[in-house]
Amino acid sequence: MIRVENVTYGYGEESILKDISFKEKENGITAVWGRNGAGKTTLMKLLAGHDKPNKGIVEIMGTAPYNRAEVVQSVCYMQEDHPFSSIWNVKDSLRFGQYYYSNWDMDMANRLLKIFRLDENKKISKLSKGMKSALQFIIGISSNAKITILDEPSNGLDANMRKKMYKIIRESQEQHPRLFLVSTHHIEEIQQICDSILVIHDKEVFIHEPIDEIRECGIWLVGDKNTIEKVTDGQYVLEASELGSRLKVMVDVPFNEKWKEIASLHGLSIEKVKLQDYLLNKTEEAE
Ligand SMILES: Nc1ncnc2c1ncn2[C@@H]1O[C@H](COP(=O)(O)OP(=O)(O)OP(=O)(O)O)[C@@H](O)[C@H]1O
Repeated sequence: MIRVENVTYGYGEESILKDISFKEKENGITAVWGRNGAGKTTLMKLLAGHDKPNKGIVEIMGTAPYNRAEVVQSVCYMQEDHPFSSIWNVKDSLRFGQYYYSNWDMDMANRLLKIFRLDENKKISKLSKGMKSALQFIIGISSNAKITILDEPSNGLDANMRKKMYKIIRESQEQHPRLFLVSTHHIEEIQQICDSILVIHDKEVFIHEPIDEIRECGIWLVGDKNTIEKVTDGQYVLEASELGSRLKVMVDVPFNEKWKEIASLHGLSIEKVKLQDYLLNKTEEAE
């Protein structure tokens, strides 16, 4: 569905993405994660055909999307702070969605307006940040586009609304199987509904894996300093803090039976690292 091969892109001299390659072959939900300014939006714009790579190939269902209206029809890209017309109200934006996307579902759009408590007669320019995010999200879901790209859809939404949003993405993906790419800083929350994760770091695709694999990565060990140093010898320690004679370390190994046994044998406490903390440390380590 998506092919990105040796793509380099920069707004000026300096490249933001350098020689990146990845494929998305199947329907599902992929979380796109990266530190601020890593290049998530830049990548999404290339996929949506808004920009053209300086080098390399971007293909959506076998065709380069840049300036190709027929390809862009299969891609709904809801960018952060989408530029709606200043004279439109909420209903106008839904009418536009209906006109633009051939698989548009107006019943779904109306149902979602109620869930997110959006007044269809309200001017978009008068919506709060969270309400505008909700509207963009509603358009993304109702488009039923084969590739639906949501850039920071939860921007400005409270925890309750974010929870609703994740549930709706999963249900929509199951009812209308397609590929969702969702960029987010709330990786801990969204990982529960994702099939895979794509991490952009240091201008590259740093991680692109099924979420189940990455979810198991990283353990916290706490206990006697000398014992911890012995059992973690030769392993990647991502973070360490001393608590008197005790040590707390984050180790880049899977939270599996082997490590649970090692911990129990040496009287150490063991815990799974949160995905967000693991990724923060991994991208720090690679800096
Ligand atoms: N139109 C532009 N002109 C020049 N530089 C830009 C432009 N848009 C983005 N950049 C730069 O490109 C880099 C990547 O930005 P991008 O918005 O893709 O990152 P991001 O991962 O989406 O960040 P965030 O999580 O903060 O939204 C940043 O250094 C940013 O300043």
